[in-house]
Amino acid sequence: MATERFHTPADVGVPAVSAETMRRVDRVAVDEVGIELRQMMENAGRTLAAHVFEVDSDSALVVAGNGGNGGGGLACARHLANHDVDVSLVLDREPEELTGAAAHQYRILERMGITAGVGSGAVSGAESVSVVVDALIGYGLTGRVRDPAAALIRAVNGRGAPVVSLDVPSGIDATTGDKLGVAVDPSRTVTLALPKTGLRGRSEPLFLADIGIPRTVYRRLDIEYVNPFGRAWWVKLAS
Ligand SMILES: NC(=O)C1=CN([C@@H]2O[C@H](COP(=O)(O)OP(=O)(O)OC[C@H]3O[C@@H](n4cnc5c(N)ncnc54)[C@H](O)[C@@H]3O)[C@@H](O)[C@H]2O)[C@H](O)CC1
Ligand SMILES: [K+]
Repeated sequence: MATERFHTPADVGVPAVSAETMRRVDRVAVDEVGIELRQMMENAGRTLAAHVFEVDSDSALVVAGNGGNGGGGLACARHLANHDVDVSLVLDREPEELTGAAAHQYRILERMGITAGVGSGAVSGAESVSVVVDALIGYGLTGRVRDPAAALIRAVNGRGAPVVSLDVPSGIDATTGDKLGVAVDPSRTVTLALPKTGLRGRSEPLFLADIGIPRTVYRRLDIEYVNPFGRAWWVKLAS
């Protein structure tokens, strides 16, 4: 099967990958090349913050889950706060239940004096939200969206504020593009490293963020890759 490609404004073709292939890319980057997950996450969070600035920079609500997607959102929350954005935070679980990279990122925010609300009521009740960051679920979605994430997604859509989704709109299967029950309806999506096949044909603008993965990673996996970014840190993509 021919590789599906997205295109940059300069007409560079970028291969689209499934969640499974993206996971392999991450694994090679970490295990064979020695790039730590937190390094990639820092780049993701910073670029995501830059996109929030482009949409509106007064006040942001970051909605985060407990995986790599949530970790990137929490890193973004830190960058936003450092740049004087009024940030509020909502998690899909109690902070004590966070694990791994998401727990690490959250602990830093706590020390900065930023603490999270939990659940859909905290999304609906948050005051002055000019933009929402959707970092609930990325390519790690497994099956139909369950509560509390499902209720959080409905509450995010119900706010009517512009939404910037990280990697994949939460609730959309990264590989197939299927809506697994309920999904965030973003005003833009910022996907990481390579576009996911499930993002093809979506109506919101799609951006690809450079999270620092060198081309040797793609070469090791026989993924045909030409630098799509030029000298920039992100690029718009068309499918
Ligand atoms: N190279 C890269 O692209 C990098 C991507 N990163 C980000 O990491 C995520 C993938 O991380 P992972 O931990 O594998 O999974 P997610 O965060 O996407 O999902 C886990 C999260 O979602 C909840 N969840 C999963 N399925 C369901 C469901 N059916 N119902 C309800 N909730 C669900 C689960 O409980 C967790 O909270 C990728 O998308 C990128 O954003 C890395 O940060 C850097 C490298
Ligand atoms: K997301």
